[in-house]
Amino acid sequence: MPDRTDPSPPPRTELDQLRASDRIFHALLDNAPILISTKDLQGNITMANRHFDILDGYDPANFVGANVFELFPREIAEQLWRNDRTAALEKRAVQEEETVYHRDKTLHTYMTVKFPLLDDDGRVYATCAVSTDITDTKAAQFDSVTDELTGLKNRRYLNIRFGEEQKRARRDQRLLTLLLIDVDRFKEYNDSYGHPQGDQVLKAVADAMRRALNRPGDLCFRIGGDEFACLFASNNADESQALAERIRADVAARRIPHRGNPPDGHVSLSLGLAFVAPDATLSQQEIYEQADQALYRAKHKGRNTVSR
Ligand SMILES: Nc1nc2c(ncn2[C@@H]2O[C@H](COP(=O)(O)OP(=O)(O)OP(=O)(O)O)[C@@H](O)[C@H]2O)c(=O)[nH]1
Repeated sequence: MPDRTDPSPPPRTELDQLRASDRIFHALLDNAPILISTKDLQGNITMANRHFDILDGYDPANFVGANVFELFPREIAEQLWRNDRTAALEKRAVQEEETVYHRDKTLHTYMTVKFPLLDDDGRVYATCAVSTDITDTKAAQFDSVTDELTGLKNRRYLNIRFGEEQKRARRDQRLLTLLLIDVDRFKEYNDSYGHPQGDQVLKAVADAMRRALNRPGDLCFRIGGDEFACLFASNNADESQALAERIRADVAARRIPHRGNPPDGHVSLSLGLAFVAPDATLSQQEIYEQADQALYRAKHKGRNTVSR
């Protein structure tokens, strides 16, 4: 009769343990919703997990064993290979965004980290790439700082960028300008012409802002209903005022009828400027208040005006 009272399982051998961890490793590779692959030091793919199935043009029969330069167009392969080489040569992790098409022909952005694999002597023999799809996260980030109607950045983004722009202007010894813009008697415009038509006016204002402020580093925002702002660096206050004047003149020249906006009877803007000298130590709140007061003066001067 076998002894059924002995509770201890047979001792596990080293091989059993290796098999167990190998099973876990393969289950992870097969089920992880991320791309995991390895390459040798010549750029040949030595392993790719099941998730690669999601990529457009992926053929499992011809992927492992092929070289990156056979699999991807030259400039993409060069970019991929450059990161592998940096990871191998500098023995460190390299992180970069990459864009690829999925099988359903949608474009996706991945954050890829590449790192070297070391042998027992600490020598690099391969590189490993792990890529996570960040498309939705990037879209959510974009949406959270973008005004849907005009495509300009929103007030939240102005608050994020203000400090950075102040530092940059100080470094470059330039004058930082905050320009506030408000559509004149916009409530009456909506009342007369309707909200959808009002939306078209807001889009026209955004268009005029983009045309006037089109240098890299110029930032345009819609910060409220009919309130807009620009943040940009210039050489002096007159140059900033000339840019504000260009926005005012652009909208005026569109001759958009607005019967509730005397004396001209067309859509117009009031604009207020505030400046931050490179050595000034004003808070964002103080600068905003200065620009707001200038805007108030423009309204009181009869609107369709730039004040500072
Ligand atoms: N069409 C449209 N109107 C909006 C939007 N957001 C806010 N508004 C309207 O914009 C108007 C803003 O008007 P106010 O700030 O009171 O001032 P105003 O009529 O422009 O008068 P002044 O600034 O003194 O020239 C309000 O009637 C809001 O309803 C929007 O997204 N689309």
